[in-house]
Order: sequence, then structure tokens, then C-alpha cells
Amino acid sequence: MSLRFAVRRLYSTYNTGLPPALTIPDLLRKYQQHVPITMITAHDYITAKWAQDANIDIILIGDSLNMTALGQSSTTSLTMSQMQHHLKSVTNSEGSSLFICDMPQGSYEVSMRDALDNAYKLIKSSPKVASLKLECGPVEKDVHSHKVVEALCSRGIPIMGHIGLTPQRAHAMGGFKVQSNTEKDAYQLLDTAKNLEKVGCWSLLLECVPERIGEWLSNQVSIPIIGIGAGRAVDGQVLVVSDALGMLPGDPPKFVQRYAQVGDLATRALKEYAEDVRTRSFPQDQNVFKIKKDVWNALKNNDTHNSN
Ligand SMILES: Nc1nc(=O)c2c([nH]1)NC[C@@H]1CN(c3ccc(C(=O)N[C@@H](CCC(=O)O)C(=O)O)cc3)CN21
Ligand SMILES: CC(C)C(=O)C(=O)O
Ligand SMILES: [Mg+2]
Repeated sequence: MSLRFAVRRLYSTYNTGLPPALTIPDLLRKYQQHVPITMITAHDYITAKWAQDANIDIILIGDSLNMTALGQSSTTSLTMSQMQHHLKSVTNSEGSSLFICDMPQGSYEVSMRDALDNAYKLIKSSPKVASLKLECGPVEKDVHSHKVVEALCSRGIPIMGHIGLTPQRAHAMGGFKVQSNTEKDAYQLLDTAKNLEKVGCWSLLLECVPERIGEWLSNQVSIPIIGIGAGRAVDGQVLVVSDALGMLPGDPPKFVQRYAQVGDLATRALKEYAEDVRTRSFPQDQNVFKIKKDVWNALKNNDTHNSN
């Protein structure tokens, strides 16, 4: 073995037989080559494994898991420790996806010190987390979040800035509403996007704006914009995994495309299971463990002795 090869072996951390995970430069290359970036959320090992096996570029541990996996009515009650718990589950999945984690509401707003502390807590929950995502309000108003993003970027923590509809501010926005419906709002969003680019974000997430706003913004920034409900002209798309797979009942928002009805499939399967148990059709012969003949004979003989 040549010395150089030995050294390379020493420094290659994983030998899983799987292709190595995508890096941020890999994704920026896709952006430059106009290859759409694919992104989906995952809330646990199982959903992450599905995404990995589908070769999705980015897996987001999104705070929407509070509204899906945890059954709450908003993202705002999710805590740091709940996020860390799900982050560990998701990042146990092996494959080539790059992991991004949302910073929960309240984990970066209180002070710069808290923001840095919580950012490092998330990063230290798994070495596989490549980037964090922060919801940012308009740069004119939300000076603090923009400063936090700058502080994190300057420390070498890659940040995706989340703009447009920011669900952590849903109460202030009057609900989950389409954003940037006026010229003034559009310019405010442009200033916000440009500032996030300036302070070092490697990408933006744009949520719930008219398609033309997505197009207009992406022509004016030089970092990838991943859209959700932001139309077709952006550089990639993200959906919440339970929406895309139809894991929960109810109609999803307009911007969602359902690619499966996993919830219906699961409920039907579980009804069948329950029916099989009630009618004693399950377990069957192939599902049971066999005893050794001599052990069984001995037990039967003992029973005969006992009953005499
Ligand atoms: N399961 C799930 N999917 C999501 O996409 C998602 C979450 N949860 N939680 C956090 C946010 C909230 N999101 C949402 C949820 C609903 C609408 C919605 O119903 N919008 C209306 C338009 C409302 C209006 O502007 O009047 C729509 O018809 O799409 C939008 C974004 C997106 N995010
Ligand atoms: C924009 C999305 C998909 C998000 O932030 C989440 O799922 O939490
Ligand atoms: Mg989120």
C-alpha cells in the first residue's frame, strides 16, 4: 500500500459501500448547471431512509414535524430537545442526502449567545448535519435574526435563510397566508433576500409567494432558492414528507402534490391485521416457533404423570 493511499484510508471516515453524502459545493454546482435541487423533510429514521433510497438531494429536519409526527397545530411549540431527538433519528439513515436542520422558534431570537449556543447544540447532535435553516423576517424589522445569520455564517456554519411565509411567525402574519401580494412587500422581500445573501447564506428557502415573485427574486440573487409554494422558476423544490406521501388524512394546501396515499394504505393494512387476529387467521404456521420433539415428548409425559 502506498503511503498516500494509506493516508487517504486513514482520513476517510466512512466505508459504507454507499456513495458519499452530497456537499454544499455539489449542490451549488447543480445550481450553476441549472439542475433542479430536490428536497424533502423527514421526521425519523424511517422517512429519512425512504428519502435516501430515492436519492433526494437534501433531507430537512423541519420544525413542521411538530405538526406531523407530533400532532400539534403549529410549529411554534417545538423545543430544542425534541428537535435534537428527531435530528438523531433522521441522521442515522445512511445514503447520499445532505442534512439540514431547522432552528426551532425561540432558539435563536432571545440573544446572540443563546442563538450560537443552540446552533452548536444542533450541530453537535450529529456530525452529519451540514447546515441549519433559520426563519428570517424582513431585514428592516428583524435586525436580530439577520445578525444571527451573519454570526453563524462567519463562524463557518452554513445557513439556509427561510423567507416569505415564515410559520414560526404565523400569529403575527395572521395565519399560513400567501406572502408578497403588494409591490412594497415584494421590495421588502427582495431586500431581505439580498441581505441574507450578503451576510453569507449559501441558499434560501422561499415559502408561499406568487410564482412571479419566485421568478423575480431568483433573477436577482446568485444563491439557490428552494421553493415551497413558490412556483416553477426557483432552483429547487421542497415538500413536507407526510404531505407528499399522503401519510395523514385531510386535504393538503394547494402547492402540495400527493405522490402516494400511505395513510390509507396503512389503515387498510392494519384493519386487515386486526380482522386476522379476531378470526384467528393470524398467526399462521410459518409465523410460529417450533419446539424440539424430545422436549415436547418430555413435557407431555410429565403432564400424564401429574394428572395421574
Ligand atoms: N404538513 C405541513 N405541510 C407544510 O407545507 C407546512 C406545515 N405542515 N407546517 C408549516 C408550514 C405551514 N404551511 C402552510 C400550511 C397551509 C397553507 C395554506 O393553507 N395556504 C392556503 C392559502 C392561504 C391564503 O393565502 O389565504 C392555500 O390554499 O394553499 C400554506 C402553508 C407550510 N408548512
Ligand atoms: C419549508 C418547510 C418545508 C419547513 O420549514 C419545514 O418543514 O419545517
Ligand atoms: Mg420549518
